[in-house]
Formats: sequence, structure tokens, C-alpha cells
Amino acid sequence: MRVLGLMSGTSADGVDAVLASFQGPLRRPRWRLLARASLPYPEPLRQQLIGLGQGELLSAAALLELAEATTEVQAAAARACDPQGSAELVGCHGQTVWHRPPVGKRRGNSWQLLQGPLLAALVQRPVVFDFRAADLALGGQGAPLVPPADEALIGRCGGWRAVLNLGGIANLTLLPPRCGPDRHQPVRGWDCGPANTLLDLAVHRFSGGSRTYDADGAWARRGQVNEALIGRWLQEPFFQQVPPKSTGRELFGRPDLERRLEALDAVRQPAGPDRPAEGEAADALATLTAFSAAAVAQELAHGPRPIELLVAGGGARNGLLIEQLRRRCRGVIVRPLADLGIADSDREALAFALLAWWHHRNHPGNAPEVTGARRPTVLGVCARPPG
Ligand SMILES: Nc1ncnc2c1ncn2[C@@H]1O[C@H](COP(=O)(O)OP(=O)(O)OP(=O)(O)O)[C@@H](O)[C@H]1O
Ligand SMILES: CC(=O)N[C@H]1[C@@H]2OC[C@@H](O2)[C@@H](O)[C@@H]1O[C@H](C)C(=O)O
Repeated sequence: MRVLGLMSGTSADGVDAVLASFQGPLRRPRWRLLARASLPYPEPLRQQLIGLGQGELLSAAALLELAEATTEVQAAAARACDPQGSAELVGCHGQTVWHRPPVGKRRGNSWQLLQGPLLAALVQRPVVFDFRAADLALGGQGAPLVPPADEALIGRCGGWRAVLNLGGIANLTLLPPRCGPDRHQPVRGWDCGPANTLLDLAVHRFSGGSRTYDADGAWARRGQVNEALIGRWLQEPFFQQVPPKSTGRELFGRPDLERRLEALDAVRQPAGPDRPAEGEAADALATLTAFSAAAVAQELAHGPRPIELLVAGGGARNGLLIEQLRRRCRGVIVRPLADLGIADSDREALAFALLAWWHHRNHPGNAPEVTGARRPTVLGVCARPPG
């Protein structure tokens, strides 16, 4: 079956689309990636989505416009990826604007902005969306959802294999070995901290809004890492929490960045003739970059040691971040997931194409061992094109 996957993540930089074909066993299908496209959000829309995700207030009218505009970009990405309309089904994640993980006995909740029926009408195909709701309703975290998809699409190797998403948020998948005593272990997965959310917000602030990310970590390379602060930050409750766990901008957003920048200021050498203010920004970016890597390394230090760490997401294009991972994950081969034929920005869109195919085949998409849901369940709601 040909399925179109549409993914827009917490960085809200735009929509990644893949056209894929799936056939054969549901748990380990034969798949092919037939086409891909990426479409950036118009900057005003991106800023509104990020602001909303940071808790800015919007009227119902403005929210409606935002949902409609987001849906129209998703449709444009679908058309760019599959102009012939060869897909029989579409899986669309939507745009996360708020995520509330479960706390104690209070269920979690999560909002992916999308008008599913409108998208179905615009692309004239059935659209599966709202993938997180069923898992959350069963007491799960609702995220991360990619771990079972990673097992189906990437597969296992001779040892524990880790897959790391370096998007706005970093999340890990741990795939058990295909053989040996651990082969019957379940897939593991959890969110492990800020990948680029804090970095991007800091770059946007230090550049006066002219830049949205630190390309290849070039700015951070000019700074000095404050290891002592990173050590303190990794003692915070989120980093000490055992899985299942998920997070987002709600925790690692602007207020969190301000707090960390104040801590950095408190320990910094005063700017002076030999330490221009520019150095302060570089030091902050260097420390935030190393912090993202150190959080991953700390998570991998507890539990089965993977033989390799496959990196995906936009952060895979940050050479300094990758160097920091290699330095802090000694003994683990750190390499791009692209080595296995899945480009950085394709992995999540491919995963949601698979989740939509599983929905269509009435196959559960969540992993309770990952999310903590009470049981496996079919994920997503399907909107059909209006008659
Ligand atoms: N060339 C680059 N150099 C450094 N960082 C980059 C580069 N390209 C992208 N990035 C980073 O990757 C981020 C986008 O990554 P991605 O699209 O995987 O995130 P996302 O899918 O929106 O987030 P999430 O996976 O948390 O939902 C950008 O915000 C930026 O920080
Ligand atoms: C609520 C939400 O959108 N969470 C995202 C976010 O971005 C990365 C990480 O946090 C992950 O848990 C999740 O997305 C991926 C696609 C997932 O569900 O596996």
C-alpha cells in the first residue's frame, strides 16, 4: 500500500513528507521510500506556533486561523511530495502545540493542531491523525511513538541498537539484539531532554531574531563549555526520572532558557576588552550544546549499553553536537541513521506513514513498555474525504 507520511515537530520549522510503500508482515514490513519533500512554515506562522507552544494567549478566532493555516501547509507538503496523488492513505502527525505528560494518577493529554477532515478534503484521501490520544486515554505518555516503528523499519542488529532523534526534543529508542539472552527483551524508548529547543531559542535571542539555529554548531564552537553547570543541571528531576517519560517545550522552553542563562551569567567572567559580549553568547551556546549531548550520555549510562547510536533529526547536521556525543558516549559507535538509507528528516515522517498503515490494518501502534499505557491499542482517528 502507498502511504504518505506528514511530520511537523516541536521545532515547528515546517513539514517533512515521505511517500512510502508497505507490504508483507505488519511487524516487519517490506518498505520502500518512493519520494520525499520538505516545506517550511511561513515565518509568521512558525513564530505563532512557537509562541503558542510557549504559553502565549490566543483568541479562539486566532486559534482557528492557526489550525486552518497549519492544515493548508500540511496539504501543500503532501502535494509537493506526491503530485500524482498515488498515495492511498495519509498519516499526519499535526503540529504539537501542548503536551501534558501524566502526573501521578492524572492522565496526560496532548494537542496536535490539525483539522483532519479539512486535510482529507484538500488531499482527497483518507487521513489518519491524532495518533497520541488513544495511548494517553489508556494512561500512557502518548510519546514517544516511534520506537515500535523503529523496530519495524530499521530492525535489530547483533547487539543493543540505539536510535536518537535530535529534533527540538531528544528521544531515544533502544532495540534489543536479534540474538542472545536479551533477544526477548521489549523495545525501549523515552524522551531524554532538550535537543535543539533551548539552543534555537538562544540563537534567536542572541542574533536579535535574524537566525533560528546554530548551523553546524559554528557559533557554539567559539565558546567554552561550563561542565560544572551541566553536572548540576543533570541532577534536575526530569533527568533523574526513570522511563516512561516524555516532555516538550512546556519544560524546555523560554522560561527554562532564561533560568539557565541567568545561571551562566552568575558564573561567568565579566565581559571586557579580551572577552567581548560575543564570547558570552558563544559560551552559552557551547554549554547548551554540550548539555544536550550530556543528557543523552547520562541516559545511555543506565541500562543496556548499545553497540551503536544511530542519529536522526535536524541536530544530526550539527557537527559539534555529534562530536560532543562521541566524546560523552565512549565505546558507542555514533553514526547517522542516513547510513541505513533513512535521511535525518525522513525518519519521523516515515514512522507516521507506518503508523497510519497500522491503523488501516487495525494493528496496535503503541508500545505500553515505552509509554506506560495500560495496553496496546490502534492509534489515530481516520477522516475520509467528504462525499
Ligand atoms: N544544519 C544544521 N545545523 C545545526 N542544527 C540544525 C541544522 N539543521 C537543522 N538543525 C536543527 O534541527 C532542528 C530541527 O530538527 P527536526 O526537524 O528534526 O526537529 P522537529 O522534528 O521539529 O522536532 P521533534 O523531533 O522534537 O518533534 C532545527 O530547529 C535546528 O535546531
Ligand atoms: C508530544 C510530542 O509531539 N512529542 C514529540 C517530541 O519530539 C520528539 C519527542 O518529543 C517525541 O516524544 C515526540 O515525537 C516523536 C515523533 C514520537 O512521538 O516518537
